[in-house]
Amino acid sequence: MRTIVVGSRQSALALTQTNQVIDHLQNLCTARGLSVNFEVKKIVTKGDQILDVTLSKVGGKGLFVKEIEQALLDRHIDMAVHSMKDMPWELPEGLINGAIPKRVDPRDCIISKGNLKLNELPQGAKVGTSSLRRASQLQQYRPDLNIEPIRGNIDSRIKKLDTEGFDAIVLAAAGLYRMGWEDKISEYLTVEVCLPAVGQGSLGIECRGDDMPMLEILSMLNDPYTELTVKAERAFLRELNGGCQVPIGAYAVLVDGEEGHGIQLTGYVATPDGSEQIKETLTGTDPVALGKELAERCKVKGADRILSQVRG
Ligand SMILES: NCc1[nH]cc(CCC(=O)O)c1CC(=O)O
Repeated sequence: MRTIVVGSRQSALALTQTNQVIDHLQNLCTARGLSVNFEVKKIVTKGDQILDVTLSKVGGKGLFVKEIEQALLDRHIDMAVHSMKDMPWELPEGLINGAIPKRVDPRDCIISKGNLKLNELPQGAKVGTSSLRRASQLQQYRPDLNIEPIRGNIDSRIKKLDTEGFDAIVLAAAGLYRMGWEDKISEYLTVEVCLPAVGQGSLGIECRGDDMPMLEILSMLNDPYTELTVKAERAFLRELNGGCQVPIGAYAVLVDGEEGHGIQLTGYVATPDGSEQIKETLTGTDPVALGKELAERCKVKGADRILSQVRG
């Protein structure tokens, strides 16, 4: 019997989603008469060690994945579950994304004192988020809000709602769902109000590209719908080459139109202070071509200028 060693960050969310994927894989394997065993190995990443600094200031791609990827290459682990949001476009040579499981709710949500909705928050309410994407969109919707940075794992951010005097905090619904904390959510923000981050709500499962038995097992977990839509969103992000320093969002769905079915992709780019915002929607069939084309369209509308300003 093969023992599959699964690398995971130590945060409650990382361990929870890793264990959920393991349970799912274990069931799929059992159903097919495959006998495998899973073992979790905890790994500390750079991103975990700099919790108090605003991520957009630290920058750098793959802050939460590098050490895990090294462990894969060194054969200390066989697979790792990442939030798609944290996965860089390019994987190191020798590693591949073996599966993209079915996406859960991609929306952002707020947790507020008194369970108030965004519209019901008092004038000038203090709202916690360190995401430039969330901040610029919320500021657009409610210019009176006082948006303040907040960092940490989701559990510590929820604690800060009380200890640091926030009226509300903004989080991905997906993380709360995975933790079983949906009852804490005061309001789900529509994608029209707050376009989600690229890949939000979806996971990527990384493994070695030559580990055929692993790839075969992981393929059972792949969701083609999620793969297609997330691919389009990621192609958009890659074409804009934006890191955490620029507010960028994208969300794709499959649509059935008169001209047949296609992928409908919406992209968002803004200046860091939210003073200028670009949002475009495009439909296509090839996810990568669509993502690129939408990025081009946003560049023509001013995203180019925003990106070069931010890069100095
Ligand atoms: N930014 C960190 C992060 N990376 C993934 C999730 C959970 C949501 C997901 O899986 O997309 C979160 C927390 C959050 O944004 O609230």
